Amino acid sequence: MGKKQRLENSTGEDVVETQDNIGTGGEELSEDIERGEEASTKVTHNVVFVTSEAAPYSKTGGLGDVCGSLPVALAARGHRVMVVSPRYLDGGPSDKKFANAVEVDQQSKIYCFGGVQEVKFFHEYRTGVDWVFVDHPSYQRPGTPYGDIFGAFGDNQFRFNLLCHAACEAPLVLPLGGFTYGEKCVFLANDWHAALVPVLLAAKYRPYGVYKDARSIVVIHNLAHQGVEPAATYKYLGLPPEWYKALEWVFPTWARTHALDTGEAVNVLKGAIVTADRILTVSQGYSWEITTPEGGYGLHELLSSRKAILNGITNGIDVNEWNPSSDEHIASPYSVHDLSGKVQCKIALQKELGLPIRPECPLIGFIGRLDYQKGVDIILSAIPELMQEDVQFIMLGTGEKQYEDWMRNLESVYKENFRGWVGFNVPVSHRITAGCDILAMPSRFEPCGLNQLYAMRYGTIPVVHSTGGLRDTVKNFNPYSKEPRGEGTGWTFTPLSRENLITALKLAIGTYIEYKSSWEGLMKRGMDRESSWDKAAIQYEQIFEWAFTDPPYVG
Ligand SMILES: Nc1ncnc2c1ncn2[C@@H]1O[C@H](COP(=O)(O)OP(=O)(O)O[C@H]2O[C@H](CO)[C@@H](O)[C@H](O)[C@H]2O)[C@@H](O)[C@H]1O
Repeated sequence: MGKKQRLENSTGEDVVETQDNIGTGGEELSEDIERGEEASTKVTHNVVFVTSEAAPYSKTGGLGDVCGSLPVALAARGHRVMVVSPRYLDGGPSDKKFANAVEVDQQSKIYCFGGVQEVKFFHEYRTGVDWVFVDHPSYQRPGTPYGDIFGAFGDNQFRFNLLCHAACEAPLVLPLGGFTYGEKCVFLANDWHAALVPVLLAAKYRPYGVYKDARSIVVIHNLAHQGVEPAATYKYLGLPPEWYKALEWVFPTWARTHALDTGEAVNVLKGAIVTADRILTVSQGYSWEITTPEGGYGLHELLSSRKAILNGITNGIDVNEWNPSSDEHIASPYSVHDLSGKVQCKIALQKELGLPIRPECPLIGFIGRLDYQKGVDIILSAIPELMQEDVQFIMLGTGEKQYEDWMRNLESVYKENFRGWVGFNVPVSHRITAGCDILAMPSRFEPCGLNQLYAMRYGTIPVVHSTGGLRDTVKNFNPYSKEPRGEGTGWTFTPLSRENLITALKLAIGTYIEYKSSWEGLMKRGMDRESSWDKAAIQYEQIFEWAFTDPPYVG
């Protein structure tokens, strides 16, 4: 591709042309895609991600992965992309991740929580993206972005409120690469931590003529967390009093705690669902589930009423970071053309974890947050029966203390075939993904799920509860298809129960042992599956187009 040049077209839209094609006329994006041309987007946008985590700077789960890799994919397609997240410093080695971000000579004063807060901005331009870090003392403390050994931080509403205010200022005030992003941008507000952004645009900026040409999209990665606080918190959020209704939230009678509890609260994510120009979830399946009473966490009626602007786009993955042929964390590289390295990865993993080195023994893995969403309780209750089989099982995760204790306990009971690694360790997660034969994901709900995508790319067969993004991405194995080695990329089961999980895992184990050729077919189909961000990035562009076609939300 030739050198890029930034121009403005007659309607004021930002346009990127390449030296190779300046003056050749504007072919439609769709035609470019059909011709398979690389990154030849013509109409581009200023895109501002607002997120509580972005890998590699901060990551506690899938949100960090997505906000670390989708911006890069959009930037590669010609958009100007900024990611705004906190500059978390805990005094440990992870502070080094922010070492290349330099302070921008531009402070902002933010009026909220009864006072004025000064925030600084740090900036690193990397992989085509402006990574902007909001600096404030409340982001400098030991623990994860959200809490420490004593639980969630008590001032999270304040910390993320600050992030949203700062993120709204960033495009207006930061001269990144010499130029501000300006008012015509599209904000992607990810999960409840960033959900005040659409509300601020509607309530604080647009009434004064600012951000009239901007659009906001709330991206829901997990509806279970909504940022709900007592109603009295509202006056601290830095919003005009007349906008209370947008965030108003009343708990149903059964959820109230005492006779005098009126159930009145504020719900930040609800505010975003009311005020955003578009709503996105991370798979199509999940975008439907959240409109049902079972999946809507109390917001299904509101979401149903906003169906016209609600879409789902299945996450992609960072195919460079998760590539078995070049992964620096694993013992031996392998690919769909030469699978021989995978067994070396398995042996190395068994060695690392002190399991008997038995390459022929089916090795099952689980990676994830240890909480109710992930169905950890179902796995742990299935372990005693599974341990009757000749299998090995590895779990990596942190989360609820009861599950961590349970994992440690099982390890002491099943010394020969169970390992529970309590901790958050990205290199180990790569080695488990590469070394296992099977990945178990009995999630109760799963907006998209990334581990099953990583597993398939590494020839590790997912066994999943058929829900949300898991149902959308894993195709159930069919040994009787016309194809000689069957069809499908894993096993899906429903409804979620201990028995169904065990049955599906036993089917997988049986196939692994008895039908080597079918197993290889499963591995290869998974490894060949397209999972890069390319397709999703094009779908995001479509959503941007729709957002700009409609007038902005003005209340
Ligand atoms: N102990 C540990 N050590 C190392 N790495 C660990 C780990 N525990 C988890 N991880 C990593 O964290 C990520 C988890 O991603 P998921 O998408 O599976 O779930 P999560 O619920 O966090 O994300 C939410 O957002 C994402 C992104 O949209 C949705 O896919 C998902 O359904 C939704 O619940 C993976 O990269 C995984 O390897």
